[in-house]
Formats: sequence, C-alpha cells, structure tokens
Amino acid sequence: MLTFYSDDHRLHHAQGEMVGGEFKPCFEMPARADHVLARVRERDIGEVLAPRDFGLTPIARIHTADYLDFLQKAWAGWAAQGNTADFLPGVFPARHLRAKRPNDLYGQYGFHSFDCFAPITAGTWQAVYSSAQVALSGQAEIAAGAHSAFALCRPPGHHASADVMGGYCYLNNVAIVAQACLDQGAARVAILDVDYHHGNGTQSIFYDRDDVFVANIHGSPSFEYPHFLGYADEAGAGRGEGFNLNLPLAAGSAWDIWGAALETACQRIAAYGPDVLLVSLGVDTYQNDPISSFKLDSPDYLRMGERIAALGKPTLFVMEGGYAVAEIGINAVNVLEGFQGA
Ligand SMILES: NCCCNCCCCCC(O)(O)C(F)(F)F
Ligand SMILES: [Zn+2]
Repeated sequence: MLTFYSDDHRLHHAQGEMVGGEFKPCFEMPARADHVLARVRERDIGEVLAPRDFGLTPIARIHTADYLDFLQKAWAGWAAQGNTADFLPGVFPARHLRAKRPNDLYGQYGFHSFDCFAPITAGTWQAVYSSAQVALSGQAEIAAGAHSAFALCRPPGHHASADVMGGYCYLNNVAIVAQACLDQGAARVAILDVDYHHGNGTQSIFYDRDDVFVANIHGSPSFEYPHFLGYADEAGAGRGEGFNLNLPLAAGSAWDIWGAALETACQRIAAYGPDVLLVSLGVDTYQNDPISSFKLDSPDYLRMGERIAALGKPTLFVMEGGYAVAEIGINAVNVLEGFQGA
C-alpha cells in the first residue's frame, strides 16, 4: 500500500489552544504525522511518496470561492495589521444574529468558523493546501487501479464544511477526494468516518446527496464535541434521505460496543454498493487519547482494518485525528496492516 505524505504539514503549528481555561500547546501538532510516518516505514507498509499538485480546481469543487479567498489571504491581512501572534476568531454568527458575510477580516473569520480551534498562522494555507494534495494523490492511486492507499494528511479535514472551518480542520480532504472520484466517473462513493469526533463537515457537505453515503461512528453530541451535529436522527435530506448514518456512542465505549457499530456501518455500506470506499481515519478512539473517551486498544485497530477489508472495495485511508502521540503510529498503521491481512 502506498503512503502519500508532504513535509508541508510542518508549516502549520499553532501556538496553542484553550484547554481547561488555560492556553496550552496544541494537541494537533506536527509530531503526530512524524510518528505515523515513522511507523509506516518501520512496518514497511509500502513506498512513501510526495503528493502531486492537482491545483485549486478539485478543492473548489467542495469549498466556496469566498472561503478559499479568505483562507489564502487571512494571514497576510492579519500581519498587515501589525500582528505576529496566531490569528484566532472570537465572534460567530450564532442564532439571533445575521449570517451576512462582513467585509472586515475579523468578521469574515468568524463567519467562516464554528469554533476557536482552527487558528491561522503564516504557513497554514500552504499546509492545508498540501494536505489536500496528499489526499488527491491517494485518490489518483486508487483511480489508477490500486486496491488501497494511505493519505497521511495533516492538518485533518472532516470538521470543515463548504465554507466553515473548525476543530483543527480547514479543507475537507475526504470530501475533496469523494468529489474527485465522482468527477472521474465513479457513480457511488462511501465515506466511513471512524474518528472519535463526528465529521460534521463531511456530513453537511453531502447531506442532501445520494451519490455519497456517509457513515459516522463517534462520541454522542449529547456530551461530546462538536456538540451540535451527529445525532442518530440525522439520516440525510431530500435526495440524500437515507444516505447519512450516524452511530453516536456513549463515553467509555470499548470494542464490544464500537465493533458492533462498525458492523452496522459496514452492512449499510455493503448495501449501498459504492465504487470506492474512503475512510476518515482518526485514531482518537484509543483508550489513552488525552481528549477523547472511548476505550479501544491497539489490537482493536487490526480488527478494524480487517472488517473494512472484508467489504472488498478499493479503499483510501485519509488521516484525521488522534492525540496519544506515542501510540498514534501503532494504532493508525494497525488499521492498514489489518486491512492488508498482515
Ligand atoms: N473540550 C472540547 C475541546 C474541543 N477540541 C477540539 C477537538 C477537535 C477534534 C479534531 C478531530 O480529531 O476530530 C480531527 F480529526 F478533526 F482532527
Ligand atoms: Zn477526532
């Protein structure tokens, strides 16, 4: 299985995030990708290739022009005002306010964000652009006939919707890839999001469509981030009715519960009959993850990969979250090894 990876991820390393009322080092740090890459090499999963550059066109098939314009210009605008610290939003168009896009940079940041967990730094745009090219390069490998590939994306993407960032996500890598599959002739694409957090961005992008089936297994929004999407009654809308599956789980869920949810998701994906399967591979479901509350153990990721492989579909794994940095590589690559039947 080929791995696609770009060192450009290092260009995005924000100063910190609010944790327990204090500004602390970001959980979403460059070392995450370093550990996964090291494990890919240690376990000899396959060649590691730099991404090709597919340009902005496939990104613009998912994200709006206003949003991409903001992302590309935000840092320069912020710096031009004499700022050197990371750019962060603070005011959002919550209900009872008007969602009219302001002309002002700070107002636009809030308009294009749903939380304060997507800081913008000098290198953020290049990092997220390259992360999307990593995903697109993995898609090209599948389109060229490979049965599987791994897009070692950083920053992640599944919380980003067409014009809103948040939760460490800016460009929705898996959504950009799904659209590329369809644009290249696929009729049906399935996305299986196994990250601990609900992929609210991915859901919202495809919610009214039947050409992309989205399944999420995640901490219930009744208690967990992103708090405002991911309930079981969200089954899709219009043409998309029945093509969105949320399997919210309680805190403390271990493999017995989680694996049963995976079985449900896999049966729905099999019934959908996709031409290609995309996996939003977050491993923050791990028992020692510092910000999550599921209890999967490292061997469970082998079983996860095995079950996904049993679907028998061309499969692209797209890296999302995971913050137990010492074990992120073992857990992510266990999924790949389980898939390959190592
Ligand atoms: N107390 C709540 C703090 C919320 N912190 C933000 C959590 C973001 C999770 C990001 C992720 O893991 O879902 C991704 F895959 F996108 F990286
Ligand atoms: Zn997550």
